[in-house]
Amino acid sequence: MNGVIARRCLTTLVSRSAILSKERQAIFRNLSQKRFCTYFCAKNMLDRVQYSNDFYFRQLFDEKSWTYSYLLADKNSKEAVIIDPVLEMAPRDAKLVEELGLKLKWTLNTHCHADHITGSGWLKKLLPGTLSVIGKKSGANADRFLDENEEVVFGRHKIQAVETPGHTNGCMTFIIHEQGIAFTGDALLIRGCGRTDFQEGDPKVLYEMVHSKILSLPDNFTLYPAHDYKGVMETTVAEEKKYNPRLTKSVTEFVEIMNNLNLPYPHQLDKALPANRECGVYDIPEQQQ
Ligand SMILES: N[C@@H](CCC(=O)N[C@@H](CSS)C(=O)NCC(=O)O)C(=O)O
Repeated sequence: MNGVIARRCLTTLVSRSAILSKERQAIFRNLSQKRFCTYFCAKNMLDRVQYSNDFYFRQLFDEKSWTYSYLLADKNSKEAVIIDPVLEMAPRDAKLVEELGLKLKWTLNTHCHADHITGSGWLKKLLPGTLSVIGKKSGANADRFLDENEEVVFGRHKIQAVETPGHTNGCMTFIIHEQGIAFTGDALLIRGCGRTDFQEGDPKVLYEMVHSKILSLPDNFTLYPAHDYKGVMETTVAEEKKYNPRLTKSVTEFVEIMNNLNLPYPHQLDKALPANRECGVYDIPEQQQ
């Protein structure tokens, strides 16, 4: 779509319609013509929103639980956040934060994980001043609890937290509209989704939430999950809308699929849940070191 025409259409849409949230309207109004096009004019499956020059992004991996953590930072203020840190990786993550000259402000947990212990507690000890964050509905302990649409700020960047329950009641997806990215936790996995057979799981709720709050983002948004078991690192809204083998089905078919996954329970379940209700522990227990 031609950028000028696209902007004209959007101005009409924004002024006439209540369908865009106030935050999204403000973002659209403030985008330059070039960034407006990369944000809005996705032509095909290969288009992505580009990061702004002052945004730092790093994906990290824990091979024991197949978890992705994400280090994000404002390059000017040096304020940083880590999304879904893993306990055993806390020393690695703290070292990286220090090596890069960053100041860790928040550790954000998309939910109370059942398959690994969060690194929030240990990172707070390693990098004093760091605060842990989790959704209010998780029922877990933390320094800060997030409600629907609440923002977490680092430097000039803002993360919007939206509730995406269904895998657990407290699951949240973290969106950075300006950078065109969303961290989906276990709600949406690449060509998959979080299981719904324990921890308040509900396939109908998950289906509704993923469709209304994640797959309704612009097609050129990149999606970063908390796990991948096949070595794929990221996806996009466009890809998942076309190729997700579960979420492209009807809700009835989706519920049938989810109720018949028959997955074994995560092997760290019994120690992860109690520890994560306290937002992590402050060290690795000696016998595991
Ligand atoms: N084998 C792993 C656990 C694998 C698993 O159950 N993953 C969860 C997310 S962590 S609770 C999931 O939702 N999987 C969905 C799927 O379709 O695989 C372990 O033992 O830790």
